[in-house]
Amino acid sequence: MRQNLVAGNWKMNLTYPEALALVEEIARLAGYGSVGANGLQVVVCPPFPLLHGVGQALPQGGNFHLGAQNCHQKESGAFTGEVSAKLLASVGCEYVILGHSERRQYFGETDELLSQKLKAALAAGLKPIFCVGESLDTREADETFDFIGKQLTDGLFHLSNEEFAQVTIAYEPIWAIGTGRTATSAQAQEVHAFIRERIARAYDAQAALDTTILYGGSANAQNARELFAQPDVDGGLIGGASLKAADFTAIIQSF
Ligand SMILES: O=C[C@H](O)COP(=O)(O)O
Repeated sequence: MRQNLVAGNWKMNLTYPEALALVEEIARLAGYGSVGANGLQVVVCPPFPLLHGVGQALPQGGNFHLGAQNCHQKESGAFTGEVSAKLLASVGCEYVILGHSERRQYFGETDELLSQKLKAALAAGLKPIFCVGESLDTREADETFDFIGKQLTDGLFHLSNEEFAQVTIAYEPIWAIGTGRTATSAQAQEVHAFIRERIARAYDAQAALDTTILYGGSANAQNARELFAQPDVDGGLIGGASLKAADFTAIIQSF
């Protein structure tokens, strides 16, 4: 179901004590009882070792949810150092980020592999947040739509209607991630509308309307309100600004 959603991707940051202090401060600043008043869902995605503890520390029974940043494609087995979707679900995760550009770039994750990870996540009852986004070279070559269309087709559109209904999409232009160079609200809206149109083609118009599509890439307390006001932008996948309670809370309160 389409919903307003802000997810914080902590990446490989914060120790356990720092994480607990951050969650406590976000809950205090956000006045979390009112966070759900406009239907906003908030997801925090810590590194693996912090998941269980952060999940316990999150405000319970409300609109705060726990997410992971990755999972393995197999359910269990001899895969030293890896973490399965089933394990994530067992410590309280509801969401998992898949296909982040850092995973694609530094860990060689392909659309083929991501297809398998999506299936594994869905089988474990997790809701995937599937990332797409172009490099600066691709944008400057005027190939953004072809590139993202291919990521959607190869990575995502193999899912059944029922499976796809569990997926949130995050548009993250690589040139905007961690660079301080945010996509303009018009650039974000243009790509989000394109993604929605491709969903309508692959599934149907209702599926396109029902899909939550987030923007990610140097979103912050200053630009979130304008980005989230775009008709096809349903929220954000926030990196750097999710590590500071005041900034993340201001982003949450931008709706
Ligand atoms: O997953 C989050 C994105 O990579 C955005 O990161 P950023 O907000 O630090 O640019």
